[in-house]
Amino acid sequence: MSAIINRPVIIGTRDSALALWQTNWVLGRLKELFPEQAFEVKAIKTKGDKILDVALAKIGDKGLFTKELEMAMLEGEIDMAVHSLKDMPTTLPEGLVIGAICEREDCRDIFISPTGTKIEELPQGAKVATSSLRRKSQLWKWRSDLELVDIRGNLQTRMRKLEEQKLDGLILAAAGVIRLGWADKITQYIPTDVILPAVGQGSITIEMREGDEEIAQVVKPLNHEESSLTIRAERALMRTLEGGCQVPIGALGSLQGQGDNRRLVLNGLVASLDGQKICQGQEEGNADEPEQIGLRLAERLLQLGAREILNEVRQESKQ
Ligand SMILES: NCc1[nH]cc(CCC(=O)O)c1CC(=O)O
Repeated sequence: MSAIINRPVIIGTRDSALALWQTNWVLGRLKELFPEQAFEVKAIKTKGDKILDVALAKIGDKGLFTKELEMAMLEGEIDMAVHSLKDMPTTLPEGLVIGAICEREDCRDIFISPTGTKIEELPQGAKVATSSLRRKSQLWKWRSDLELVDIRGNLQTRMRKLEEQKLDGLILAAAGVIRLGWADKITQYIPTDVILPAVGQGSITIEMREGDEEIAQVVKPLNHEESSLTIRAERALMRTLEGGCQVPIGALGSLQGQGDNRRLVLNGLVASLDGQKICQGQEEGNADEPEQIGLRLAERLLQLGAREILNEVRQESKQ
């Protein structure tokens, strides 16, 4: 394919090492697909990159890692933005759409221990770092004796704090660790039936202006069908459940079978903010209607106890 846009296409990104890695990966694929097309990368700092000392759950601001990039896109400063899909709110600003959901990397959470000790072998009261309520609640269910400590910052900062603060371990997403070339530091891949990953975990996504047909043509070939179908179901679940407030949600879709009979199986979970209650379920349906499956699972979880959890979260956030 030859050049299709008569000017450089500007790709926006955060400036963290992981974001830059992901953007370079996207750039590499685009250059392969469109060797004649000029591309430029523009790095922009987001609020989430500037506030480093507060747990994300406390800031409670959706779009912490995306807002500045979205403004730049709406103002025409950049043509697309590369994000970790996990950090993207389920509702996008007016005028922006997801142009592609790229092939998912390993979606699991992982455990890194400086001594190589697995979670089940840790001594009572061991200190494990994660700020994610989703991870905390599921870890508590498994090992209620652990001391879970908050940790923030980009991946490099967290790895440094692991040593400096003499922690027994750290939970992270496999995808980021693998992308930064630290797979050999991983002590344990946590099975998804022990810790259900975050919605969209491990997938890179490209956001763009709605109706920008030129950019849509450039971006579309990066869409990965299986990742896209499963993550659309996960995001529909999340969109229905959160309804304007942040709750710990885990979800993972998978495809089964082939052709017209392909099924999409979606697992999901909602946890209370204190991690004491977890409400879990599964729903499946035809893979062609991922949003309906997400919606149905949300309704089922609400019946199974998620409604109580959400009401408590709303009460707490009012205080
Ligand atoms: N919330 C931060 C964040 N956003 C995306 C990743 C890793 C890559 C991914 O999961 O797609 C991470 C780090 C982590 O949770 O360990």
